[in-house]
Amino acid sequence: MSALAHRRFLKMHGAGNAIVVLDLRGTPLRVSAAEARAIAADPGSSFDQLMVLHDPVSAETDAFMRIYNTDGSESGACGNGTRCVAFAMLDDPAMARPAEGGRLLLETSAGRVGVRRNSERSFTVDMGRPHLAWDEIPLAEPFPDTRRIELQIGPIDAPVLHSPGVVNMGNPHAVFFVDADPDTYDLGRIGPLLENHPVFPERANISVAQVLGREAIKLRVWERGAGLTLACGTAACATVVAASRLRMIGRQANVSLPGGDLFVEWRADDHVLMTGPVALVAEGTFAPELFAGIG
Ligand SMILES: N[C@@H](CCC[C@H](N)C(=O)O)C(=O)O
Repeated sequence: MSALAHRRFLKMHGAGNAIVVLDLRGTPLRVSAAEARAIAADPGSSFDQLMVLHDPVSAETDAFMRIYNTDGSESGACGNGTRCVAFAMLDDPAMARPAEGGRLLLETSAGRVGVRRNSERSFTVDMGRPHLAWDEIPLAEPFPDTRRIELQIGPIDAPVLHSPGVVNMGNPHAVFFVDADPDTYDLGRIGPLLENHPVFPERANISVAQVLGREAIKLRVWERGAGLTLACGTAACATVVAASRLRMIGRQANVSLPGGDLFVEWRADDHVLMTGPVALVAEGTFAPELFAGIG
């Protein structure tokens, strides 16, 4: 039987991004890709991202997070999930509460992220610095200018989407800026083709963005390993960085996603700050049958 059987989890969302938080601090347990897929497949615990808390790796941090997509793959960053984790660590009565004053320092395979609470259900995450060099995205071949790379989909003389900006926010993003409403693009069909394009050796999150004004962007996202989601925090950050690099906006914007709004600021010190809401949906425990057949 899986050691995850009967473990308690929280079902949450951040601006509509479905998040499950699982606390494995104080245990040596680690979620396998097969276990993550099994948890995602059950309607009671389905998620876009599974955020798993582990004991801190670095002395001054509050916890280490592993982030799983629905296909069992792992990501170095998840903006919406990080806000949910902060809420859980600060407010959930069954979780150890390491922080005073509503601030946390969390760590992932991609680095550290700081979180501060603004109000009961609003948090700001310091997502760190964007990485912009072609080999940091990473891309499969050198592109000296990552503000727009040569990539298109659709007929060669009339591409549906072309020339995305690429940004790594702890995970790889390609942002296609369009004039039309992002809702008019068949992202469910185009997304997986671009996610798995050979130019992205680690795949990529694919965004379609419409700049509505100097501080307003409409965004839809096909997430690597998870598909269409109602919101993606790192995509919102990557979009503000990519739009700012192209002088389409200043250094901050409200990003409207199907599930809600996120406010993103690319500070002068190069850190990207993302502010948004969290919601607690339910709590549950994993039924042992969920993991049947997983060795
Ligand atoms: N929804 C997340 C991003 C999750 C990770 C992504 N699918 C990846 O594999 O990089 C967010 O809110 O940032």
